[in-house]
Amino acid sequence: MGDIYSDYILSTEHRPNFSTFVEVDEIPIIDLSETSQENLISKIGKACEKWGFFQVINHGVPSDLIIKVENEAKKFFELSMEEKKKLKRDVFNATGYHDGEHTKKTRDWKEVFDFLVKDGVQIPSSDDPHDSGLCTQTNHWPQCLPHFREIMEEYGGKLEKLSYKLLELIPLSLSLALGNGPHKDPCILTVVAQDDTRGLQVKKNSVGGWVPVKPIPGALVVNLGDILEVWSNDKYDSAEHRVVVNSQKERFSYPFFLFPGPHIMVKPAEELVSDQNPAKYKRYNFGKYYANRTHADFCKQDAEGKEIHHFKISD
Ligand SMILES: O=C(O)CCC(=O)C(=O)O
Ligand SMILES: [Fe+2]
Repeated sequence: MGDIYSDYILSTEHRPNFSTFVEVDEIPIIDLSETSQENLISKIGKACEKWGFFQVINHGVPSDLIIKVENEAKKFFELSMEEKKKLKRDVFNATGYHDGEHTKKTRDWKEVFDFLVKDGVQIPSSDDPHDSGLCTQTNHWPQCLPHFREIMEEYGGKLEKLSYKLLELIPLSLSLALGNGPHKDPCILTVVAQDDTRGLQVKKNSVGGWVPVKPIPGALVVNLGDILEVWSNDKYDSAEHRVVVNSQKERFSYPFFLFPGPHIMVKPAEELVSDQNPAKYKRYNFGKYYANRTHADFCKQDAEGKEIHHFKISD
């Protein structure tokens, strides 16, 4: 391997320290085919409270579909840079190909292809509250891979269905009726299919460091995002996680992010707020927040995007 470009180099505080990896095998595995709804909800509630991360098995996403996704993804990332750059994301359209993503102002060592399950979503063009401009997010598909779009759309549809199922179960666990660098996800929840290359880790201070989320054949990884942290009024945590680069082997993963619509105001669920347990976050508009994050993510270097702790109400 040649020299590493300087923008990939993490500050010392964010560099993986291999002596702090914790080999505990505790990240819960939840069987979604469990017949007792009560047991299932209780297991999900415990996993959310303790970890903000769990893996699901018997989740209903066909394994042959995941294999097809892997094959198409490999073909896509092996395309020439010229071909991939035809689908390059820009500052107004966050879908498509990207190889310069930054987390915490440092360039991630990864290539990304993003698409939206609902094509053509309009989001605010900036985070300025007086700017009512909208920009439309349109998917771009590689023309030279004839099955890519169909397979990715099928995968997105299945993951959307699964994430809605999880979104029924997680609020029930809160007793609510349904009413790459270290980071937290800004969405509601994330569901990830990962290959067998280790690298994904979740931060767990109580056990002293970063815990590997070990690949389990057929399982999908679920992690709570910032919005569930706010909705649950801090009962659940949007767990910090990262992906460590493997020096021997490239790693593929297929995350699905469940986002609310851009008009949604995010705030703690009223049923969880009382005089004894006041709201821990101010309400924020998701579209404006997302516009700020996308801009910061794209332009980066100096700008640090908004994070939910900026909406925290101090005790
Ligand atoms: O690659 C993974 O397993 C997770 C990636 C991730 O954390 C993200 O894209 O937000
Ligand atoms: Fe993430």
